[in-house]
Amino acid sequence: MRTIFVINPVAGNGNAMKKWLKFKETIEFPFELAVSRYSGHATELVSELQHSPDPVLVIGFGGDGTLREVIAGAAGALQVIVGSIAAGSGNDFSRGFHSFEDAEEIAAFVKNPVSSRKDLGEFIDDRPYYFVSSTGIGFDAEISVKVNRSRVKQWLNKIGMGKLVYLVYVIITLLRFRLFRLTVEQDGETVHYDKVWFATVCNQPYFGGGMKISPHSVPDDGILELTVVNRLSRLKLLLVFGTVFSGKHLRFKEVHQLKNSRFSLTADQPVFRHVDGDGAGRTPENRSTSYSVSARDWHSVNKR
Ligand SMILES: Nc1ncnc2c1ncn2[C@@H]1O[C@H](COP(=O)(O)OP(=O)(O)OP(=O)(O)O)[C@@H](O)[C@H]1O
Repeated sequence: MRTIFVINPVAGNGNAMKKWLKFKETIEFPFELAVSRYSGHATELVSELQHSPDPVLVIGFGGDGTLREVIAGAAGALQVIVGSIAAGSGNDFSRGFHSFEDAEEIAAFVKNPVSSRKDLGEFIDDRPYYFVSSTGIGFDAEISVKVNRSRVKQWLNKIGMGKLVYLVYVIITLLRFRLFRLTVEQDGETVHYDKVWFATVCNQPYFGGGMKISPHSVPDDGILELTVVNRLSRLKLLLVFGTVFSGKHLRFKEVHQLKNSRFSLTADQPVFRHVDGDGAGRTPENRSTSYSVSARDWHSVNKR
């Protein structure tokens, strides 16, 4: 079985490359290497394997964005199995799917590969977007977009205080966020939510670097879970966030969860959106977007 590592050198605030240089010294089997040079490049690189006659193991060496790009390129190809080495910042992929611990484990897998199919989430706005773990609109997306754009982030990372920038943007966004109205349509039924903080569509339980936002999500059941949080005071929102790590937030009456293979969401204003924690533009105003399970599934290394 061919084994290809796809490295995102900027993942983990630039630490993925350093991790790779150490990791490669421990590899004792033949492998190929592909380096992502720009956003979207990993999808292009992996798409070239769509017609490969031989089975291939592609290992995304990065974080959630890297794995989304790798999987978007691999989806639909039965002979391409996706694995990962967690080298990002949040690494929610490795909480919901299998992630290799070391080169020895990869060598054992290649001798006896066992894989299983998984769902891929998708929606179309100005172009198709994919998500492996989750996509969402609102408060959390606005924080991720602003943190990623922040110029002080890189500087703070250098002095080991990168997390501080998150805290600053959580406070700024908490004070300035404009609550929105959300309309959800599923199976011909329409529900309206007012004063919404955020809405997240999940394929697996974890988002935001270890928060168990959607405890009942299973990534191979053909179903997505939508979580909507609305009508909370700022203080209570922080309290709810505090309980998300344990999954106990579902007990709050302001947290709603729906299950379906397709949801149409309409926001009454442009709201920041993310896919697997990376900024993905803003929602169109008063126009619905349909979030669903893609017809193209993908094959994951099995958890042992
Ligand atoms: N060479 C590159 N230069 C700039 N950006 C890149 C490059 N290669 C890939 N990217 C982009 O980097 C983004 C961030 O990567 P990734 O999400 O894997 O790391 P992370 O944000 O540190 O981890 P996590 O999402 O787990 O917190 C990806 O969405 C991808 O589009």
